[in-house]
Amino acid sequence: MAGPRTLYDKVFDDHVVFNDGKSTTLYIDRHLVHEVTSPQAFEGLRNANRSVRRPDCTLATVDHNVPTSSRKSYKTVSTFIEEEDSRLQCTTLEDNIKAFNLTYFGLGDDRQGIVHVIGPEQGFTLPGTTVVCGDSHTSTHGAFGALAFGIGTSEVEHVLATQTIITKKSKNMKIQIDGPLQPGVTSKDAILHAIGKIGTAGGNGCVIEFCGSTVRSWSMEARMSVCNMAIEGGARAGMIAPDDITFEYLKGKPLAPKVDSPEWEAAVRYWKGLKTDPGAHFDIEVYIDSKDIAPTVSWGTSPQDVVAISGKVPDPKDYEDPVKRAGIERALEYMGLEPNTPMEDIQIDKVFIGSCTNSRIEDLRAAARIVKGKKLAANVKRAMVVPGSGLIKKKAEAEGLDQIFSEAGFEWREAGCSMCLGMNPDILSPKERCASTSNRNFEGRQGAGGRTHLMSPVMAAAAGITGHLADIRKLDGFDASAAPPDKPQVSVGSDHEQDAATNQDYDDKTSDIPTGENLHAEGGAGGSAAGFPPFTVLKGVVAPLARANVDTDAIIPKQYLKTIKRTGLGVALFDQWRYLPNTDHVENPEFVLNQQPYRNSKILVVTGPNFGCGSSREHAPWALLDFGIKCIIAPSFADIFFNNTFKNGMLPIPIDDQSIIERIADLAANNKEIEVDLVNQEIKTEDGEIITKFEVEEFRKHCLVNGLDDIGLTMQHEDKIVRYESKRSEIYPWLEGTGYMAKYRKGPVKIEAVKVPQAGRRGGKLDW
Ligand SMILES: CC(C)[C@H](C(=O)O)[C@@H](O)C(=O)O
Ligand code: SF4
Repeated sequence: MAGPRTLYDKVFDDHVVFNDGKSTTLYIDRHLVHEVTSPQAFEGLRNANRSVRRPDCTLATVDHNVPTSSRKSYKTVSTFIEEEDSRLQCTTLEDNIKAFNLTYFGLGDDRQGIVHVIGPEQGFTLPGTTVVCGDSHTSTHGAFGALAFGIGTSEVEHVLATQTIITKKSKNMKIQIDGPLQPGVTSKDAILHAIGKIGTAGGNGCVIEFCGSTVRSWSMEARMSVCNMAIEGGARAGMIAPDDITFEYLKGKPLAPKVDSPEWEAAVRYWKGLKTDPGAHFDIEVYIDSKDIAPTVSWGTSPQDVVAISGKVPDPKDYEDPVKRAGIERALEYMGLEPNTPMEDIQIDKVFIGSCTNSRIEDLRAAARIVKGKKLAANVKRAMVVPGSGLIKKKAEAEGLDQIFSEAGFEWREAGCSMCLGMNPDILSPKERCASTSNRNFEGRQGAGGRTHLMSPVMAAAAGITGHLADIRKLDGFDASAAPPDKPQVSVGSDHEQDAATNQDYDDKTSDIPTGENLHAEGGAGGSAAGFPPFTVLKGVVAPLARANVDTDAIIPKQYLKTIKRTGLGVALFDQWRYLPNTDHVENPEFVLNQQPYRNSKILVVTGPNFGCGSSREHAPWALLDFGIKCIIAPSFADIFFNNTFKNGMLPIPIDDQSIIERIADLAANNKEIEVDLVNQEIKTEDGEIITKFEVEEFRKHCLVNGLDDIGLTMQHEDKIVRYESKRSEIYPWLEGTGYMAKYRKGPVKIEAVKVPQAGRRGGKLDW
């Protein structure tokens, strides 16, 4: 490609397997897998008799469902996990790991943890790679200059089968932050501030590059917190150009090339070129002066609802736009807050320090410095510290951080997602208010009726010891001259020595990749091309939904994600809105889908923007589809949700002309039918009058109209994938020899001996 390119352009270009003019097939270097979004993907592989193309580029763990209680008595997930559905997801993952011969860190392994923590920790995530996972916070890995994004379960299946993804180039967006951060301000505050500025749809359709002197000064941990939340700003991915701080971090990581080896030298040479060329074009540019960033907290139910800790709860009266005003009123009601209350006056009940945003060693050190020698406030019922991985836990214990937290009254837990979304037993009770270092404050996110305030680890620690949202800068003993929390507090070198030592028991040998021929028992072109019923014309009554920023937690809350099937989720659709609180599915007659004729609607029109934001859960389109909705018309959609609908034979239609949306909503309110004609790309009234034409990507239309499964289509191009892989081996050899799958060198794949160390024999092998 001629002309100056952005970092994103460069990584994208280097992974193009082929472009047929309609879409781009991109090679995926690294695939992380967890128990929630993978069962249906493995089931799909099985049904089509497909194998995993690159087990050596795939790394799996359990994180969302796992209890964070002591693992002293841990033997197997079947005996350890009490909750039946959670247990089934974890055992299903383990069965799939065995069957498809993948690398897995289970609960008896110190390397287990949140996928987005363990990938970087192991050096599985490397600069310039493409990284995917069935999880929206895959954006975290962009901190290394990787192109990393969340995908739905159908795409997980596609990557498992083909090691590629069909995609379209996103727009380039840049958020530049310059200058030194003020004392007490961390990278978490910077990203909350940035999302407050751009909104949760601000990055839709974009990959954000974070740059500027502030960003360059950050440690890798601080960078990861920022890229992690790029998805909360609507972007598919966040990226930061790799530099010496990145290379230092990677030294000694088990899966990174060995330092000083020719591979390391070649890799660093390549990595150094991964920066935006001067003059490269950005579609959107945002500038932030670090002086404007204060310790920041959220007040509402969307990550854009943020304010400086010195500020007040907003007053809906100050907003003219009726939709905005209603949104604020609704959020305040849910959060139990009065307008104009000073943020510092808000009392809390619980503290959660953890999640893939802020559970790394540096976060724990920073929080520990605040609580050291202090006690949890009397009104705080519970405070949990949940390290992001077993290795972080160990490291923190070696530094005595666990003692500091325990003495202050915080619980020191085992690694996992925990109360970030409460798929395990760690949840808020209704109306409980939590100071949380996580990334989402959606309604019901941490437990039905629970109230979340997002903030940095030091702010959460301060809230714990004061009992209310507190300004870290006013805390007794706060030392404004101390190194800011986002600077490494110990020498980088000593961290690496520790990493290497901690990992020495584990097998980190390199492996040769299997050749293309060995990989596909069923052959390249043999894949099924029959996916779902063709979508051509859809006619019926439209259901109107007058909401903005409908997140996928609202479309289907976490308690329904514990299924290993795609079907039967219709009952869960819009659970919190559709059913009366504290009842067993007693319908709320006010909710549109409980009213006639809308309960039979196949089409939904949403009048507010950004439908489907948040999590990558494909359960959201599955629930809509199971309810009967095949087409959604809205001003705009979040990227991952948009993709996921197509993969299920559904049609999302973005229409940015609000008057057209209102016209369709009016027809809906009057129980009129409309006709969505995909073939001619038209929406018509029941009398055949064209309301509007609409755009749809040609490739997606082709798949929908013909009911095609794109895995089968991609497999027809296997020769191109094999060609890409051999070029990759030559140019980026460090991407091959980094798997745990040394067994590949010894011959064909055998279904046995996945490295799952048993409890009490950490580092040992478990023969299944
Ligand atoms: C379960 C998973 C699909 C989800 C995500 O995609 O983000 C979860 O990690 C979350 O944070 O809501
Ligand atoms: S956001 Fe929360 S639930 Fe999702 S991966 Fe991160 S820690 Fe887990």
